[in-house]
Amino acid sequence: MSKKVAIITGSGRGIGKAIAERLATENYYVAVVDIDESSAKYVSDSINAIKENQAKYYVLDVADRKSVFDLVDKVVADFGRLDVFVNNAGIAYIDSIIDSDPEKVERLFDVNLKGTFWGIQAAAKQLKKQGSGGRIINAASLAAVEGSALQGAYSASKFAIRGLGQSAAKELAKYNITVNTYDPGIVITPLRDYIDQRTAQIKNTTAEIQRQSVVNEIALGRAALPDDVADVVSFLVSQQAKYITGQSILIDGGMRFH
Ligand SMILES: NC(=O)C1=CN([C@@H]2O[C@H](COP(=O)(O)OP(=O)(O)OC[C@H]3O[C@@H](n4cnc5c(N)ncnc54)[C@H](O)[C@@H]3O)[C@@H](O)[C@H]2O)C=CC1
Ligand SMILES: CC(=O)C(C)=O
Repeated sequence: MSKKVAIITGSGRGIGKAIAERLATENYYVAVVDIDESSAKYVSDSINAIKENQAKYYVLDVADRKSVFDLVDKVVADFGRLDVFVNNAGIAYIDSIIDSDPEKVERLFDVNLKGTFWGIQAAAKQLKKQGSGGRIINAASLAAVEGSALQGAYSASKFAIRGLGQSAAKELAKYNITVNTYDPGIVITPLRDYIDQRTAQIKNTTAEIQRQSVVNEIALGRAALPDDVADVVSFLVSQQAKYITGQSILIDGGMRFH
């Protein structure tokens, strides 16, 4: 079997970690990318403990375009090629639109939207050069399907990622590069903990009550685990998904239906 190489941003913990570990079990060489060095190293080391030299970690801020382009060059130098780029890194900022702090809003767009833009751009240039197609997968959200109160900036960034993914799918199809988006609902990770804590603070309730109120909306009756999202990314990078592009797939246990 020929060598397959995947870059997963924000894979030091949460959903990205589950994706990196899953792709490693599917024989991908994985680039574990995170702004936090210790978590990226931890995930890379744990993958290498199972199969030597299958992972490497890279520390960078996806908001920095040059770092993202350098990342692709380094990964190609280290592993020889690129097949899959998962733009998973993202941050949340919870506040009313009236009270939103401009610096936090700018940072959120820099990471979520521009970071994804640079990731698509850098990956597409490399995949086009290789001439053998590829897969680009982006993290959007349930918040990319319906806006929620207190999530104005976050939701806007995620709607934009879906639009960006559709444009990229149209532009890159001629190179046999597919571009798809995953839209998780409520996934148990530190990011979701922050959302529930901060939302509860503003609403003057508890994080537990806030969490339960969103879980009550889930038809399947439970919040997602990061592996539930990794299952879908595993499908999107598989041969079985070769004819799917420009789509965004809700992984929300049945919260919104469309
Ligand atoms: N947890 C959830 O319920 C949902 C999450 N998502 C999206 O899924 C993605 C992953 O979310 P989680 O795993 O929950 O988040 P998380 O906060 O648990 O993990 C995100 C990882 O990305 C890294 N990161 C953050 N900013 C970065 C940057 N500028 N450059 C490089 N790495 C950076 C963090 O250090 C962290 O390791 C995000 O895009 C998020 O918006 C979407 C819908 C629901
Ligand atoms: C974090 C996030 O995107 C949701 C919908 O909770």
